Amino acid sequence: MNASHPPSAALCSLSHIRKSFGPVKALQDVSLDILPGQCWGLVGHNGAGKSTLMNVLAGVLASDDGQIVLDGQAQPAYTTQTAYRLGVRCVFQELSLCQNLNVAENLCVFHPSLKGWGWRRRARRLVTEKLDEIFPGHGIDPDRIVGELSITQRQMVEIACAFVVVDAPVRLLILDEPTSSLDAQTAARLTAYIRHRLEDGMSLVFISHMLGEIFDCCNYIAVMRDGQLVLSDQSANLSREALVHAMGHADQKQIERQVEQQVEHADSTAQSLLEIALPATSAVSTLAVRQGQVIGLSGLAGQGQTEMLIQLFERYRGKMRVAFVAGDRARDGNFPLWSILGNLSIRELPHLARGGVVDRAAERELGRQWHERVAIRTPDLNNNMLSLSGGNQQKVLFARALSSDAELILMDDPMRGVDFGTKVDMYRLIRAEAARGRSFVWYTTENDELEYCDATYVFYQQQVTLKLARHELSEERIIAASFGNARAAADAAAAPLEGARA
Ligand SMILES: Nc1ncnc2c1ncn2[C@@H]1O[C@H](COP(=O)(O)OP(=O)(O)OP(=O)(O)O)[C@@H](O)[C@H]1O
Repeated sequence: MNASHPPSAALCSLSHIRKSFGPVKALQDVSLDILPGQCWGLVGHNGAGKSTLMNVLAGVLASDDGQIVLDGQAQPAYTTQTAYRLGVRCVFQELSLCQNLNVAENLCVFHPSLKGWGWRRRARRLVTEKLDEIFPGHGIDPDRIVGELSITQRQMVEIACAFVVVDAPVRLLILDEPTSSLDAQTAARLTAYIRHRLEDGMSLVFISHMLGEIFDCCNYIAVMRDGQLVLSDQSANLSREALVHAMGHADQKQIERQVEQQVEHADSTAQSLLEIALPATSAVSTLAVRQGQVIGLSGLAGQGQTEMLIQLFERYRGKMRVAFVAGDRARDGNFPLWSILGNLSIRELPHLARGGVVDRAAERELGRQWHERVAIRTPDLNNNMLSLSGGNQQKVLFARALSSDAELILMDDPMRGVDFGTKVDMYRLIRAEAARGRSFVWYTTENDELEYCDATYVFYQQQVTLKLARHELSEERIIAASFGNARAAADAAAAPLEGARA
């Protein structure tokens, strides 16, 4: 299904692409034309086939059937090298940087022609210039080892590397969930940069679960569902409701929010679970969590929120039952060589053991329940973890924490890459578990998720600049406090969070 335009003008045409992984039909006869100056927003549920389609376009995966045409030329033997030479680049959902190399050296992995006398100096300059252009004030040292950077900084480096021109031009850039680890302000810088590059005639494909940013920077939108392209048109002709409907989700979000607003949240007289003193220089002296509360951590990424979660984990494990949903699933969350079930049940194995031997039937039952509850899209939980799409892997980590007996659940941006419909179910689950007395500390890069929290602490430079009760939340307050301006934040009025990205 293509939006109407003359095919001859297309920079790239994907025709009748099919791809299966064993019994899973990831792509079923997908066709799409991409013209210069077009930014295609690609949306769809977790496991719809978006990354697979883009991996075919980037030359990473060979399709089982179908054709790729670039500049009017069919590409029968299409590889990553062909894609690079013709100007097709990809920023992958699971970041592909080499952790043991520094930022400048990683640029050379991206661009092998960056070699010879003075390559290091050139690489440093090129990557810094591009970071400055896209993310002014990024603070990333090109000599820093990538493994030492936060996931947000790594995402910024990967994006910058893809935009750098060394020998081949960038004509079509695929961004697979490029903002999943970026805070709202940094994401807005990227979308502004993309709009600017579109004016120069660059083409892009932008995958995201945040419809706000899809409408913000894409002039065309395609919706995938179960391996098929079910809708494609100019963004101007589409509405949020049309996309949600085509994806197969009910637009429960608004309803859910209204319901949530009526919910009498955690009892303020509930028993205190923990209280941790904040640095003396912080505008707020303590971070407190009561039983049954959901506490939000907000602010620009990398301002100390993850460190706070780790501090809480270190301090309270052993004293109470604590679970941690890691923010960087590929590095800290997944056991990539294990099955999906093994990844889900690992934390519960001591409770599933009878006489020191794991009761496999009980383990399977646990898996069956959570397979359904968080809608993990796989025909078999015995499949390898990496056979899941990124969002589905995230659901497994979430299920691992929630299926445990933990009374305190620490979550480092747990909805990263999770589709719109599932998120709603997860919000409901969190609130239901809180109502049963479990407590959550939840760092989120999506401000509208703070609506589900009883109180929010806004971080700036490792300090807490502001604490807001739920009825005090407003985008303006959060932004002012995120930049350290506690006074402006206090002066701003409370207003419902509309979630421009979501
Ligand atoms: N290497 C693989 N082996 C087996 N199955 C795979 C593999 N890669 C993808 N799949 C399956 O193909 C389907 C499409 O996955 P894909 O990653 O393209 O989805 P997606 O739309 O990008 O999802 P998400 O929004 O979660 O990233 C899924 O059912 C997934 O489990």
